[in-house]
This record gives sequence, C-alpha cells and structure tokens, in this order.
Amino acid sequence: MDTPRTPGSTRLDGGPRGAELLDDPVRNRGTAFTEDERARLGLHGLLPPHVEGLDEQAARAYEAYGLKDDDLERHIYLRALQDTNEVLFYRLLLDHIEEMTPIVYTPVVAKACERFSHIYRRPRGLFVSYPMRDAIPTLLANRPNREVDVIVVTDGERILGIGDQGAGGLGIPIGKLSLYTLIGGIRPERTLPIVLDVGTNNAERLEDPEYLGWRHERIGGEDYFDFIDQFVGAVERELPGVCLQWEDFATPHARPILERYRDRLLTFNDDIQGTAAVALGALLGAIGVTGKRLRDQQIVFLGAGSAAVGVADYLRAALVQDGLSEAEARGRFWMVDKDGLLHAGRPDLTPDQRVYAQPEDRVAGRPRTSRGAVGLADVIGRVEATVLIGLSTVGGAFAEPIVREMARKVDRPVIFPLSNPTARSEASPEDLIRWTGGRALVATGSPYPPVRHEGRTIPIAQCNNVFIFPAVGLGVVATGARRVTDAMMLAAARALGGQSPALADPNGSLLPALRDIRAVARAIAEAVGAEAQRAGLAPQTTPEELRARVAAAQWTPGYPQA
Ligand SMILES: NC(=O)c1ccc[n+]([C@@H]2O[C@H](COP(=O)([O-])OP(=O)(O)OC[C@H]3O[C@@H](n4cnc5c(N)ncnc54)[C@H](O)[C@@H]3O)[C@@H](O)[C@H]2O)c1
Ligand SMILES: O=C(O)C[C@H](O)C(=O)O
Ligand SMILES: [Mg+2]
Repeated sequence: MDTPRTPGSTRLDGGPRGAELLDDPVRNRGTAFTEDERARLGLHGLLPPHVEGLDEQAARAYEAYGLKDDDLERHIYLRALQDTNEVLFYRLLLDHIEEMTPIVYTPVVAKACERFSHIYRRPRGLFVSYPMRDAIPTLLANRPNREVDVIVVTDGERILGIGDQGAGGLGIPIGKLSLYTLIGGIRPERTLPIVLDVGTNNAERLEDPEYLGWRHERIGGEDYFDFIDQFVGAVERELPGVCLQWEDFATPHARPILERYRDRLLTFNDDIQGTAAVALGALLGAIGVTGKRLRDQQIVFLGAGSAAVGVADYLRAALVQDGLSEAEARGRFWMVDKDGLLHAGRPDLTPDQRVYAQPEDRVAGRPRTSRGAVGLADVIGRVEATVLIGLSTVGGAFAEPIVREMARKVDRPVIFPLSNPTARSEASPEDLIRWTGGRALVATGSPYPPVRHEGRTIPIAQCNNVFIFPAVGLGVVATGARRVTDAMMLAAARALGGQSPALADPNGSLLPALRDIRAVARAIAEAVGAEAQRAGLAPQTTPEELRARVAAAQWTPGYPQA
C-alpha cells in the first residue's frame, strides 16, 4: 500500500455532535472514536464500549464484505459503508484495491445503474431534474458540502455500453468520484456527483413502478441545450473554479457540450479526452514492445462515436508529433461504424468524423455487405492493420477470422477491445491470445485476469480512463489550473505511457497495475500541472515545489488526532 501522506477526515470540533455526528459519513469514525472524543462529542452510550483502531475496523468490514455472495450485494455493502464512514470505506478500498475497484466501478457499477431505483438506500450527490430547471441555483446551494473541487455530471443517456439509464446513471458519477478520492486523493467531502435528469427513453425504466427518476421521455433539441446552459451558469456562479467532468453523455451531445464550455471553465469530457489519453498511453507501451515507430502504424477502429473519434484525434496528434504530415496521419485511420467504413461518399458523417473519411478512390471496388457497407472484415482483409481498437459497444465483434487475418500479416498485433462493461467487450483476451498464438498485445476497457498461454502468464492491462481522470483532477487541484487543455491530456498520456511496465519487460502489462496507481497518478498529475504552468494556465512553481504540492494534495484516509 502507498505511504500515507495527508491522513485525516474532516475536523470534529465545531461540527455535529451525538447521533447527528454518527450520521455524517464525512466525520463519523464509528467504533474508532476515542474515550476522550466520546465524552467531548456526546457519544457515550451510542457506541459499543470497545474502542477500535482503523486497522481493526477495516479487518471487520472486510470480513462482513466476504459474507456477501454476489457482486451487486458487494457493491451495495460498499456503498452503504461509504454513506456511513468515508474514511473506513476508502481505507478498505485501498487495502483491497484490485479486488474492490471492479465492484465500485466498471463492470459492477453498470448493474448498479440498471438496478438504481431498486437498491436505492440513502441520498448522495445531486438530482438536477428538468422540472426544477428554474431552481438550479437553489439545488446547487442545497449541496451537502460547501467546498467542492470536482463535479462529475451525467445525463444518464449513454451509460458505459448499456445505453439510457435515466436517473440511475447517477451511479456512474458516484463511482468515478470514489476513484477520484481513492486514486487521485481528492478529499471525499470536496467531490459532488450530479445527474441531470432530463427524462429517459428507456421503456423498461419508464414502465417500472419503482423508477425513481422523472417519468418522462427525454428532453431534446434547444430545450436540452438551454437546460445545460442554465446548469453551467449556476455552477459558475455557485462554485467558480470547480473542475467539471462530463461523463457518459450520448455522442450527439458529448462533443457539442465540450466545445461550448471548454474555453470558458475548468472542464473536460472523460469519455472523449480521458479515454483518448489512456489509449495513447497504452499504445505507447505496446509500440515499445513491437520496436516499431508510432508513425509506422495502420490503425483500424470499430466504432466511430465520441469515444472512438476522441481516441483517433489524440493518436493522430501523436503520429504528427512523430513526423507524419497531417494528411499522411489521417490516411492511417480506418474507422468502421454500424454503417460500415467511414468514407467521403457518406452523407451522414459529422464534421469530426469526416476527418477520418477515406477518399472514395481508396474504397472503390471493395466488397460490400448486403447493406452496401464496407465492413470490418474487408478492411482487415485489405489493410495491413497493426492496431485494432474497439469502441463500438458490440460484445464479441472482433470475431476469430478477423483476428486471425490481422495476425497473419503482422508479428505483434495490437488489439484493444475497449467497450464496457465486460459483456460489451469486442473480444475476450483469452480468445485474442489463443487466436494469435500468444502474439497479440492486448488491453481491455473492463478488468480481466491474466491469460495463461504455453507456460507464460500474460497480464491484461485495463485500458480505462481511470488511469487519467483522477490524476488530472489531482494535477489541476494541486496547481490551481484554470483550464483542462488537450495539451495537458496529451502530457498525461505520455506520462502514463512512460510508466508502462512493458517498456522494461516485454512480457509486462501495457499499463501499470492498480496497486501502483496512486504513485502513477502523482507522476501524471505533475506532467499535467507542468503543462498547465507552461501554457500560463496555472501559477508558476519550481518542479520541486510542483512535486511537493501534488504529493501534499493527495489525501490518504486516516483519523487525525483531534
Ligand atoms: N475503456 C474506456 O476507458 C472507455 C471510455 C469511454 C467509452 N468506452 C466505451 O466505448 C463504447 C462507445 O462509447 P461512445 O460514447 O463512443 O458510444 P456511441 O454509441 O456513440 O458509439 C458507438 C459506435 O459504435 C458503432 N457501432 C454500433 N454497432 C456497431 C456494429 N454492429 N458494427 C460496427 N460499429 C457499430 C456506432 O455506429 C458508433 O459509431 C461504450 O461501450 C463505452 O463503454 C470505454
Ligand atoms: O466508466 C468506464 O469504465 C470507462 C468509460 O468512461 C466508459 O464510459 O465506458
Ligand atoms: Mg464513461
């Protein structure tokens, strides 16, 4: 485990006392309140007599956790602990980071969103619903904690690869912010999860008598964007300088929202920019193993939504930095969506997709599917693809013949099935390793165990934006940065790529292990902060001072002496 740096929960004196204190997850220490604190804070009689330390509490909590017999029950247990005693929750998570991250985050959080209304226990975060649109400042003023460093907001429309979950989407901001604290060390009481409840088009939710969201079809068009504008205006007034992360918005809204606000406040879209940075970081690790240059790559995508286009944009920037012209770099991308290859003859492409449209002459005469599209199998058949990335939401889409064909032409195919949760993964690592005779360099969006192949144990990197957003949050909070730029994200990607275990050991994982992620987050945060300073977006410091600030800002759970 990481060495504690800034231990502590919030100060006890001057806050609530007695039963009210035990009901406050930020200040509550439960059985760890000392005799002196019990006397001072009116707690005698409310707690069992034995006073425990945090170690003992964590051991007892782990025992209770072990009694749960399915993942959703484990998730519910951890969420209840979070709502009871946040220091203990984070200490337990830190002690068992590899075991518990998949329970509070991807993939189990997907189930928690689907079942949100059925497993709902206590309020957390804010519900900003469309019918309350004229009272958004009041809703924000009602937030549970005054000071906020990071907001994660969703409208629940594209939750992972499972689509529209309406108000149940709040599970995602809660999970993301838990990792902001666990990994980035953002203080738990300075985080705020928000769902913008603009309705849902999910018929199952609308028909569910227990659905807790606004029972209405989704608001769209101008009304939707006006609502977002009202929300952002209220955030700017109530919480100036807060870092606002957009999460799991459907593609038609994700990019326009980012473009509208990115130069106005400290904000970024995690699915576009966070995903792009982690994918570039993992690719840099993979390229290190293949011994080739980035500019030698031919890159095929399945999926051309906001996540895929975001990744392509950062890879393209990296290809240009590696010496290709802009036109040459564009020519390296082959993107296939549900209507086939993106090419210049398609009238349905958005401007950001059009960047990757292959010229008509490069697709002329190609076989088409029954619907007239150029499919993935044909692209892989014709192009010597070195990299295959899946952001399509289609589980199993990287079929055996496609993967075998790719592996026939390149020595070390780089294959990243990045869709979440696990059932949406374009392939399982085990299959990819088997179909390529152990040659594929694999990273997945959801966590997978290592694969055994011919006496080797091959670790599978989790190429998930969790390697980026908590670190970016730490970087901007520690340095007081005013914006999140693409250059800061590219700096994060390169810092992450530089930490790839595969660079030192070709059999190592492409990305660091979760047990090392807090230290990795500090290195990324320093790179992000340094780039913000270079661009004049954060106050200048020496590199030593920057390092010290990042380290000091990374909170570690503990009970300080009051
Ligand atoms: N690993 C990560 O960190 C990470 C980060 C962000 C998003 N994701 C995952 O990426 C996925 C996509 O996210 P998005 O926001 O871009 O969603 P989206 O729905 O906008 O994009 C999906 C894309 O896949 C295409 N597609 C759908 N069915 C297809 C098919 N049968 N064949 C070919 N293409 C098909 C669509 O045309 C679209 O271009 C989600 O599953 C999400 O969980 C992973
Ligand atoms: O939430 C995740 O696990 C990654 C990503 O943000 C996604 O939407 O899939
Ligand atoms: Mg997401």
